[in-house]
Amino acid sequence: MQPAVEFRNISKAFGPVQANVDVSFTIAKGSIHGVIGENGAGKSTLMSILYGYYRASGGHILIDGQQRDIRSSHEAIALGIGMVHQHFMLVENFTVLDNVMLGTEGGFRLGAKRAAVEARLREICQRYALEIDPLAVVSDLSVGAQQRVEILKQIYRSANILILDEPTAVLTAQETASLFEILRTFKAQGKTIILITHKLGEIMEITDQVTVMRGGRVAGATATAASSKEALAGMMVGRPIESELARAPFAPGAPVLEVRGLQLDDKDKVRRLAEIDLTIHAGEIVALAGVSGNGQSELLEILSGMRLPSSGTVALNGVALPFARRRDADGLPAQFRELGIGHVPEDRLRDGVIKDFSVMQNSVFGYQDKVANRWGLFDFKRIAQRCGALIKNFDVRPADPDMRIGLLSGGNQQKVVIGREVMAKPALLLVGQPTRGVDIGTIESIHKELLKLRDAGVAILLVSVELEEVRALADRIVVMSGGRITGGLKIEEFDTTRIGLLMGGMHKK
Ligand SMILES: Nc1ncnc2c1ncn2[C@@H]1O[C@H](COP(=O)(O)OP(=O)(O)OP(=O)(O)O)[C@@H](O)[C@H]1O
Repeated sequence: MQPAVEFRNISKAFGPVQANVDVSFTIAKGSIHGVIGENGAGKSTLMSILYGYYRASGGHILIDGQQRDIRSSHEAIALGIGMVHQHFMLVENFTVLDNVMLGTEGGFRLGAKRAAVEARLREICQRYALEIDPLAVVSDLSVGAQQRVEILKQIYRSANILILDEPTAVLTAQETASLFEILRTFKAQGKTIILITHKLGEIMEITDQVTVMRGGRVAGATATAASSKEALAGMMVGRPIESELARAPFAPGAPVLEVRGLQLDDKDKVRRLAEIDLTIHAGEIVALAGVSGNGQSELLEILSGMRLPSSGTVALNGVALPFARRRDADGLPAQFRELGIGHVPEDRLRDGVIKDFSVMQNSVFGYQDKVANRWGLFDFKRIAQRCGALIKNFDVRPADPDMRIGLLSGGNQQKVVIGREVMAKPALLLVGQPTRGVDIGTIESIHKELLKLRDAGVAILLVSVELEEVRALADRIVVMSGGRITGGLKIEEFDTTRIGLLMGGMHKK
């Protein structure tokens, strides 16, 4: 049978960076094909070429056996190629129906046409078990449902080849399971899926074939059934990965963070956080587990000074944080940083970096006064040294301090943010989803850095939806559901079923 996609000697350079070098492989029709590789290996670039965002500098692409010059995403769509991005491309205050019609239909408010499209959407939703109401407003939908809207859009546009770029990074385990069901149905119809993911468990579970990329090139390829997680990890990183990190014994010090009776009501008077009591000691990592959207983000926002609580107190090393009598949070994040609270935000693109600034500028973002000389001016030599050390310790690629950070691959941007916060030696470090979108080699080094900080006496609050990550790092697990803490357990008591029940809000009264 003709392959669905054939890459022949694709190369792509961005200035001096060779993002793709002579990439050749084929994707069988009716298969699920995994593409894996370290951060910056060139996966997204290759997919962007297939989807018509970028022009290759060399080589060509065959779709269904025919050489095609894909010059825009319109041309890709016309060839039956669909893409589900990491950041959804939906208009939030529109309905699902309007979102689907937008860009595909001329007058998308025409009554008769709308009814026909709606009927077709209902039919697709049923066939693929998408569980989406075409008339729902997108902003009311969960992240998982919004992703299914993106898939619905592609199916409606008759995509035969669906590209998914790290689709499960933002999903819960349950949402991932239903996404995989949808993908299996898609495949059963003879359609083709290209799946980019850092999660090797997912590769083993759902793909038929895997291509491994490293340094812009194809580093290996295998039938999934003939491989293993360990073998794939080795091919990806070029060295064995430690499956379990050694941890020093738990030796907590004095309380660093003391949260008492914290409440948060949003502007619509909806209670987002209720009666939060939490203590974290020096040298302790506490993981906040739970399905996202249950108050974890709000708690991190308050503790990092981005948002004011409605009531309650927070003390750092015995001193109350200056929330009282404030009308807004202006300037608070900077003040909290001064006091020794580091923060790796969950949404690094929104809150963690300034995309148009260089890696060097971003490496001191928020810590400008630490790199000033005695006249209060920037000490550029110090900034350069610090940035050089960050790039080296956290293996940021390419190792170019002057590159605009927005041009780094997602995982490499994350390394800069984590490196910046770790190197500031905080008393308390707040970390939201530290390894989202990060490759396994880098996960290992980020985990090592966090454990090193813990051993040096830093108190760490980790928010993570990855239970494996929680297990690898936490001394204690606190579960949140519906804005409340529903329970806590020591790491020795780690038990996914119990955590699952607590996540669902089940707890002993
Ligand atoms: N528009 C651009 N300008 C300059 N360099 C770029 C651009 N887009 C990507 N790059 C570089 O090309 C290389 C490949 O990046 P790409 O995003 O394809 O990697 P990736 O494998 O998808 O990584 P990740 O897993 O982190 O998403 C990286 O070194 C990146 O910095």
